[in-house]
Amino acid sequence: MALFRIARYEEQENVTNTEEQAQVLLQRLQVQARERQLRKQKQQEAKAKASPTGDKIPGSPKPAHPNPSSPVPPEPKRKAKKRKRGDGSPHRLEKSASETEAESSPRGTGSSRKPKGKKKKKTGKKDPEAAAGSEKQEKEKDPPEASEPSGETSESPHSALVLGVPNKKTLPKVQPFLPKWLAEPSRVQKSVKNDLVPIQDIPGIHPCLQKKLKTNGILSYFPVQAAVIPALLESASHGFLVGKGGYQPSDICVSAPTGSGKTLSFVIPVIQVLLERVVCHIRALVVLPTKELAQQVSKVFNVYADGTGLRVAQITGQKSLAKEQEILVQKTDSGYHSLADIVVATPGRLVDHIDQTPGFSLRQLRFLIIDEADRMIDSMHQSWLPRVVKAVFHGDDAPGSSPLFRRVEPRAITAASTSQPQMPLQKLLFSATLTRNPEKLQELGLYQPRLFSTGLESQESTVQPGIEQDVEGKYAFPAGLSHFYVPCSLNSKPLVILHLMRNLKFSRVLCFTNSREHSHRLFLLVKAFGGIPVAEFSSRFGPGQRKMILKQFEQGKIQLLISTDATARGIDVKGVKLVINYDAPQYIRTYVHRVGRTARAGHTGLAFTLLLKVQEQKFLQMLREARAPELGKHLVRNEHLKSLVPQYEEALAELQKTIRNEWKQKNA
Ligand SMILES: Nc1ncnc2c1ncn2[C@@H]1O[C@H](COP(=O)(O)OP(=O)(O)OP(=O)(O)O)[C@@H](O)[C@H]1O
Repeated sequence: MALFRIARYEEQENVTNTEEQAQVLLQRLQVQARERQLRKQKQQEAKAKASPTGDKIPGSPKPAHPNPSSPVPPEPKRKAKKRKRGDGSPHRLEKSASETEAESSPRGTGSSRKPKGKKKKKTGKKDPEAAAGSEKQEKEKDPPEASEPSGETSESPHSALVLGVPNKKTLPKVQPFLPKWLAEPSRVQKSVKNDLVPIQDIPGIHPCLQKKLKTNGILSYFPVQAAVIPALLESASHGFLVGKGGYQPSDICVSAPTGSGKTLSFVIPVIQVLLERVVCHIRALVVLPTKELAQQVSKVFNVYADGTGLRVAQITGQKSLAKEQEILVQKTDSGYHSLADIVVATPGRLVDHIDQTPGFSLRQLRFLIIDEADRMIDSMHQSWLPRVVKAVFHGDDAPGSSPLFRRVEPRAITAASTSQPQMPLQKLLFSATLTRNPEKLQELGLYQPRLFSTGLESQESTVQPGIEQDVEGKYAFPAGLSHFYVPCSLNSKPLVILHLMRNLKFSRVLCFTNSREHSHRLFLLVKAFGGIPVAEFSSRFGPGQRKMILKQFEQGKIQLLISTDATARGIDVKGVKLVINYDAPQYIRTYVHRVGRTARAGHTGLAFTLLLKVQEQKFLQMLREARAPELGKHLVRNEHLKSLVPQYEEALAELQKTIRNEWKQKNA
């Protein structure tokens, strides 16, 4: 950014050149012109006579460096110096373009050029913004290219007086591009209903796992499972060691809609690969953003690991650190022994155990699974990933591990690096809204990644990384989702919720607000209104209470669950037929995850978003840009709400009382 600014200031300064500077520059140009003329005269005497100015013969090629005595270094060197600054990123490319634009401007460069050794005089007239460019920056600037033998510099000196005129010359824009693996993903079929693959059609799955799948009502694989399971099994076909030909297996990224079965697409192959293990070590680590999600995923692992001898541990902070340590590590006379093969964790607690649990070793970790990966990238400021990678490659050796199987971070492949058996660390990323921003993904240090994506038609070709662009891109929505917006006023919003609940009579409705205060008030209001089994879910409650609320919702004891975005991601509650956005979400990613709590696993579902007049345009635009399926408009007539008003007003009075009491209690 700083470099970009310098270029801008440079241009600003160009515009504010003083007469004195112009004079100095003019003299310089004249000297150069004369020198050029002399040289050319010597070389082409006949032609020099024909050209009275001696500056330029029309059509003659540009000399590589017109003035050997010029203080400006030869062109190739200067260019090399500039290239050094570039970092190769698409951003950088864009900045370079603007810099180049400023620098290659014949007039601009001419005006910004200062005679070497002379300091630019400060004048009272100096543009304040130009003044912001520090003197140091000015000194560090590459010498401008006034001496470059372009047509302009070789014109008569008078033309050089048109200094500071903004450069109109347009340069070809540098097109940012996506890396091939992001631009050309392995396509995953979209339809969870039509593109099913029978369980027996995917070879290599242990009969006991197949039996379990059937017992749990899974007779066919969903498309994402049919694509990812074989790829993972293939990458681990040599057991825990490196893949075919000694190559480290590719990391795998999966972008598929909400409710499309991403969880089983890693649970099944991971259990399949670990089935053969002899000694218990942590071989698979799943990291998720919330306790609830970690609970859900470890439940699925437990179902399929049951009876296999594999042990699953959940470390989310729901229990005390000491209690969690008991299920992770055992101390014996021969040292510490792992009690878990698969660990499901939230990032904070994981780091606690890396730091504080004696014997907690990730030296034998084979799979690192990052679920809700885009959200986990957002939480990278916690630096949990570098800690995990460090614990894998540089941690203390686990007891019983063979020194033969050294772990080395991925690097250039050489004969030496492939000659030793090695255990790779394979990263697996999953999300319904996986970012396509290469810079964000870079933070994960992926090794030759491979992307599986349901995506939209021609999605990848339109996504362009850049500084300001929304590369979060377009996401696939579940096919069974029908979504509508409901225009309403601020005052009628609660009435609309009550109307929808009364009319649609769904047994499990999830309603999202943008803050826990909103959730709490709406909950109190609906409760005071009566007739609807309602509960709220937010960080107001501890993990134990939240677990209980979700359980009751799943059991159908709660008809309306009013929640913050704490339940927006990953939560899989069967039978949620309706999602209501009481507060419109600000970001498309949030919308995708919220409405994705319904229409899961090939089922149908409804979503309503309540919109105030002022929100409509922006929201509709956001969905259009995301190429979401067509959003319907659902009108709720005033006469439908009128009948609710008397009861509603009583509920409002009740709400006021409750809030006053709560406030008193809080301040007592
Ligand atoms: N092959 C299958 N057949 C039938 N049901 C399945 C199959 N695979 C998964 N399911 C069910 O589909 C539901 C959604 O699965 P899952 O939670 O893994 O979705 P997801 O893609 O991870 O969604 P999200 O992005 O919201 O986290 C679960 O209830 C799961 O049991």
